[in-house]
Amino acid sequence: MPSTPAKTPRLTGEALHAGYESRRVLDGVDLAVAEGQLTVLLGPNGSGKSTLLKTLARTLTPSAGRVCLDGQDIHRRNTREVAQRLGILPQGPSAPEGLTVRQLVGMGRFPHRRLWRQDAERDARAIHAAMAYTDVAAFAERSVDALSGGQRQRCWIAMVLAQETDLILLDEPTTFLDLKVQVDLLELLSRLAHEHGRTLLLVLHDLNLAAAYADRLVMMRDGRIVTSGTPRDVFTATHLKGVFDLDARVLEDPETGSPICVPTPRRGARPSARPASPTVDRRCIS
Ligand SMILES: Nc1ncnc2c1ncn2[C@@H]1O[C@H](COP(=O)(O)OP(=O)(O)OP(=O)(O)O)[C@@H](O)[C@H]1O
Repeated sequence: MPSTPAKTPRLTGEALHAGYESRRVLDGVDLAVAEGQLTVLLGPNGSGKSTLLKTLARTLTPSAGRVCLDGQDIHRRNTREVAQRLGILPQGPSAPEGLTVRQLVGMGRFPHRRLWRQDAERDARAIHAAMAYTDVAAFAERSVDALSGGQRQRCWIAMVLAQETDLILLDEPTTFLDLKVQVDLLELLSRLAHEHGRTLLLVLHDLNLAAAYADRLVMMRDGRIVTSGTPRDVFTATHLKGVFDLDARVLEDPETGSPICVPTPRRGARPSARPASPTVDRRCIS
């Protein structure tokens, strides 16, 4: 993958209100996406995570407030220029029938192409690197619609990586992936942030994976940000109850120190014959 970007991007949302026709979703969101870090947006279904991502990526225009990229209103900036800085993978993307993996990944190069100037060599290098990084090169010539859900998801991520943007926004990128592949993907995204200086903002539903890999967590509910900060700051039983209405204990991973959420089953939902507790040194931290 290419080295650290020369200039670190700065993406902020200021007092954002946004929604769909008569439906108001975002209700005064302020967010500065931490540069060169991996931030994960968490919240219950329908809390406005995708709406926030789309608004930050200027797919959706806010009804009030503004999104700034490097201090300038993103809606006043040239579309191609924004696409060279910011890549977004929406939820459940779909590819035209028969499109091969290589062609899909190549679509990530569109913002860098011009009618009168094309750098075929740089495009080929970026496509090759993105496919190698996401481990999809083996099926480069296969049709995207003939792949498994997990393989397809990796191809979409390769497309975003081929765009070579400093800012990467991914909406539920781990959907369809088995646990091992989810972990591999989060390690890859974490390396992009920490070794290559990219700024990543992801929506995830797995609380424990989010707490293990994120530098920062942002929790949303009802179109507002309830809390944000490091996983240890944000991942508390009080926030899990307040944001997700989830009864859970928060323990500490004895090796990494990351917080772990353990839902508390309600009476009657517990298995009747419980196995003996494993002798793991887990300390309750909240
Ligand atoms: N295109 C749309 N038109 C109208 N309403 C929409 C549209 N997209 C989303 N909504 C509504 O906006 C609200 C927020 O949706 P959004 O997709 O942002 O939530 P989310 O937190 O990403 O949810 P999930 O975790 O289920 O993906 C929901 O009530 C949803 O029904």
